[in-house]
Amino acid sequence: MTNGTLILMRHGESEWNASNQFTGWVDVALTDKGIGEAEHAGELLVEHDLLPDVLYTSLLRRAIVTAQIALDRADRLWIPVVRDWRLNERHYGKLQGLNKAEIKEEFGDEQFMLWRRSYDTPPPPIDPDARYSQVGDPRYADLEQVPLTECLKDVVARMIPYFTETIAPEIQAGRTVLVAAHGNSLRALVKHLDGISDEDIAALNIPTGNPLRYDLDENLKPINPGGTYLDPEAAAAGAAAVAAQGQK
Ligand SMILES: O=C(O)[C@@H](CO)OP(=O)(O)O
Repeated sequence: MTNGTLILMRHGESEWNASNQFTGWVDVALTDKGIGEAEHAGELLVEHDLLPDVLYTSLLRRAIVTAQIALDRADRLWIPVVRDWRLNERHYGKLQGLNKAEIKEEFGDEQFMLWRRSYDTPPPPIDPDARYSQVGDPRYADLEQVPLTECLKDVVARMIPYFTETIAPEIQAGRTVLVAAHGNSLRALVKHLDGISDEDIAALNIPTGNPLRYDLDENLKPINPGGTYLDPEAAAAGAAAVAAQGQK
């Protein structure tokens, strides 16, 4: 049987993307621009004849709503949906809610990049009682412990077993699988799929609201390494904009 197709989609622009705040597990809404990106993503799915058979999302509204809008455009609102915390954005610890440019100015470029893009340096943990902590949030009631911070390595540790055990069998069964998630949870998955080193993953940024198609062989190795953005021009500009966050 031929393998199906994997489509990765980062949510459209969120309110905190627009205001340049570290977001992580904070459940912020899409901006009007983000809604437009989600609509466009749905149109791209139709144009490329990539109609999803099943959707996986995080538990955060920016991914949930982006997928909902895109699937509505593609007339695929009826497909099965699975939501799981393992697809959530990386927990940004004490930085959640803080302004990226201000953190960069206060702590310097090197520390800022370590927290933002190093593989294994998490930001300081958030106080469990802090305003932007998720401790006590009912959607995570089944977790033994809600994270207080995460580095990309921690995201790989939760995301990749979930991909391998739950999502990959759907692809191997020939389905078109849409994963609607986040910049850093998708970086973890792309790192795994493309075999990117712990060092090189620092330079990889995922733009908002632009479906990224992966055709995988029977061993789940990409036939098109790096994937194929459905809107390549917007992807290049979008990735550069993410990389530049933190500038004033
Ligand atoms: O704030 C966040 O949660 C992420 C994604 O928006 O930011 P960054 O790209 O800086 O990791």
